[in-house]
Amino acid sequence: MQYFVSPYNKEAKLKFPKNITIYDTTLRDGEQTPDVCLSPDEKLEIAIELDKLKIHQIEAGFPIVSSQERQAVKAIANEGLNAKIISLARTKKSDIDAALSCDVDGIITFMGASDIHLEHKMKIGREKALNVCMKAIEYAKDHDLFVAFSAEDATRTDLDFLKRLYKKAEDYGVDRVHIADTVGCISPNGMNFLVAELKKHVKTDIALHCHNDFGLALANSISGLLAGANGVSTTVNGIGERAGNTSLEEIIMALKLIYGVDLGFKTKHIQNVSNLVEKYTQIKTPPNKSIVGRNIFRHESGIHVDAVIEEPLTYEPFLPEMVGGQRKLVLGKHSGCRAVKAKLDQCGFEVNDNELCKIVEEVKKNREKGKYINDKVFSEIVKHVTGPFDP
Ligand SMILES: CC(=O)SCCNC(=O)CCNC(=O)[C@H](O)C(C)(C)COP(=O)(O)OP(=O)(O)OC[C@H]1O[C@@H](n2cnc3c(N)ncnc32)[C@H](O)[C@@H]1OP(=O)(O)O
Ligand SMILES: O=C(O)CCC(=O)C(=O)O
Repeated sequence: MQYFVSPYNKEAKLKFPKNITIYDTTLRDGEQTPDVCLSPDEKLEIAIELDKLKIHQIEAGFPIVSSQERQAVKAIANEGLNAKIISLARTKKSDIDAALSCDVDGIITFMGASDIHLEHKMKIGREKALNVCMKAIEYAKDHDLFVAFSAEDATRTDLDFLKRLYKKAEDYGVDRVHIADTVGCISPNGMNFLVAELKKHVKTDIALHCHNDFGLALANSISGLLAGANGVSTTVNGIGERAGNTSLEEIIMALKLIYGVDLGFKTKHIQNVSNLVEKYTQIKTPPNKSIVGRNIFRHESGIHVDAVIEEPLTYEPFLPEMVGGQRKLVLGKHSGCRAVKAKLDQCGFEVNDNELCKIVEEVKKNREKGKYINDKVFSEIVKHVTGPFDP
C-alpha cells in the first residue's frame, strides 16, 4: 500500500468535472514574487521539468515585460514540449503582438474587472472596459491563438457585470474564462456560489486562479472544481504574488489521494521540480510545506519512529517514493530506544540494554544543551557510554 487516507472521504458523494486542466504559472505569477528574476536558461529548465511531470499547460511568462522575457518564452515555446505553452497579455495589441512573436500556443488576456480596479487603475468605465476586452479577444482569435480571458479581481467584481463580460467573451469565441481571486479574498463557499452562478450563464470552460492570502487557495480551487470549473492555475511550491498561489504539488496530490481524481501526473518528479524552483528562485521552501517541505517525511518523536519503522503509513498519509521524496529518522530530545537502536544498527554497533538506555538519555541531554545529534555527536555519545570504537 502506498497511501492510506481517511475512508470517510469517499462517503461524501462529490462530483468533479471529467477533464481538469492544470495550467502552471510558476514562470509568470511565480516569477512575480518580489526579488525573483529567472534567466531564460533557468526558465527553460523548469519548463522541461514541468513537462516531465506531464503538466497540461505552462504559462511561460509575460512577453511584453522585456526582450529577455520574450527570448525565454520563445525558447520554451519552441522546445517541443508536450505541454501547451501560453503567456500573459494585457488587453493591448502590443502585448498580444509580443506573445505572437514568441510562437506561443495561446494567451491569457486580462483586465481588472472590479470597480476598484476600473476606477483606480484602468480609469475607464465598465462599458469601455468590456469593449477593450472584446477587441483583444477578437484580435487574438484572428491570429489563431488559444485565448483565455481573465477577469482580474473577479471575486470582487459586480456579478451582473462579470456575467456580461464572460458571456460576451464566449460570443467572441474565447476558449476559457478565468475567475481570478487576485487578492485571495474569497471563501470556499463563496467560490462554489460564484462558479455555480456563472455556469448558469456561460458554457465555456472556467478556470480558477487563486491566491493564498488567507491560506485558502487550495480549498478555493477544489471548491470551484466541485461547482463545475475545470481548470486550475498553480505554482510550484505555491510561490507568487504576496502569499502566493495554489500550490501545484498540493492540488495534484490532494486530488489524487484525498479525492480519488488522478490527472495522470508523474508524481515521482514532484520533489525534483520543487527543488529546482527553490534553487533558481532562491525562495526557501518552508520545512513544513505540504508535500515537498524538508520535514514532511522526517520523524523525531520516539512514539512515531517506533511505529514508522514497523509501518510508515502509521504516521505518513503516503510514502515519500510517490513524490520522489525520502524518509529520514532524526535523533533529538524526543527520541526513544527504538530510534536510537535503529541508528546503532545502521552504524553497525551492538550495545546491551543498559547501554542503550544511557545512550538515549545522553541523546536527549545533548540536544537540550543545544547540540544537533548529527553522526559526529552521536558517535561521541556512543563512545562516551560504551568506550572507544571504530566507526
Ligand atoms: C494580477 C497580475 O498579476 S497582472 C500581471 C502583473 N505583472 C506585472 O506587472 C509584471 C510585469 N510588468 C511590467 O514589466 C510593466 O509593468 C509593463 C511592461 C507591463 C508595463 O510597463 P509600463 O508601460 O511602464 O506601465 P506601468 O507599469 O507604469 O503601469 C501599468 C500600465 O498597464 C495598464 N494596464 C493594466 N492592466 C491593463 C489591461 N488589462 N489592459 C490594458 N492596460 C492595462 C495600467 O493602466 C497602466 O497604464 P498606464 O501606463 O497608461 O498608466
Ligand atoms: O487568471 C489568470 O490566470 C491570471 C490573473 C492573475 O494573475 C491575477 O489576477 O492574480
